[in-house]
Amino acid sequence: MTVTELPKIELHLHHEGAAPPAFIRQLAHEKRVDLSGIFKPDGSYDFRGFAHFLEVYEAACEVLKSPEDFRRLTLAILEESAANGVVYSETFLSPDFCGGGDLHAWRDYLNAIQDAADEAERKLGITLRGVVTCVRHFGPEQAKASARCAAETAGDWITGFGMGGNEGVGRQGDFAWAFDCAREAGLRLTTHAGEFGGPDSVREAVRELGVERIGHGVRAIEDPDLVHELADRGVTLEVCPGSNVVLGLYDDFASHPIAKLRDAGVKVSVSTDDPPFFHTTMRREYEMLHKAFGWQAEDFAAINETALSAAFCDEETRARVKKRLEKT
Ligand SMILES: O=c1[nH]cnc2c1ncn2[C@@H]1O[C@H](CO)[C@@H](O)[C@H]1O
Repeated sequence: MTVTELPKIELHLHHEGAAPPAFIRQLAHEKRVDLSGIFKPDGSYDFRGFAHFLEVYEAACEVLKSPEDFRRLTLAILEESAANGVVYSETFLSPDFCGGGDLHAWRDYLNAIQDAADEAERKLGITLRGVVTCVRHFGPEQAKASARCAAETAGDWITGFGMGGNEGVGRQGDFAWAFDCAREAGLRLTTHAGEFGGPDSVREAVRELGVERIGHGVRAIEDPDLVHELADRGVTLEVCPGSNVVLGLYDDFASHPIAKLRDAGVKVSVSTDDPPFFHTTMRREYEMLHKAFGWQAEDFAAINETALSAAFCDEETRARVKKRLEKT
């Protein structure tokens, strides 16, 4: 079996960022919204650099306006993930894009998303769990509204809380209220750090927000003491190499620090982030890592084990997914 065929666990996937461009174009057509500016002539998303990527992302979200849109989106995402061998996935869901932070609306969106997830689990054997995510550049007040939505719907499906968005805006600690609120509701925590922010952003995330996972975190490699701290604390990094290469953090897979982090004892997992934006899939990530570092099936099996241990699902679900990993 080639490494690309292995069953996979994905922990870092932005729900809207996983929307196939054809799906967004179709919604734009149905709703008579002109989104032609965000697509290249070949139909893919068109952006230059991180700030512009965030703008295009939010423009695409303009046509995702109802629970039904999110039901269809969820099915489209899970079909694609399942086709790539993913057996368990966590996606970042933002109340900001699902009702604007209103709890009543959020519940409607969530019901539709969960309906689609149940259907995909029955038909495709893929399990989805949701991590409610606030958007850093929308500011701490909006983040509080997201955290309240998360806390009200925390349970065996919404299992985590996190933060994405522009790391250049504010400090991690500015969002402490939202993270405390989520923690008190029993949610597990992750945040984006060490992607565009340097090692200090990772330190802040771990120490000030008390997260157990970090989205990206790869720039920790610039500080050996921090690498030790992450290994000692057992923090799991949700690493998205293909995304980092497209956004210009590293020239290519071979120069990406994932292998060095792993060799230093840091727990690493592999994800796609916003796959259609970054022209990637889980299969491609595995293939590129295999080519760059010679990783074999046993290396990917270990990575999937790490990812499953760090997954925010309950133990019954973890045991069920473990069987799917072992089947092959
Ligand atoms: O690669 C990324 N780095 C940082 N933030 C991101 C990335 N992809 C998406 N988002 C951010 O996450 C929010 C909700 O999921 C999106 O609004 C976007 O701002």
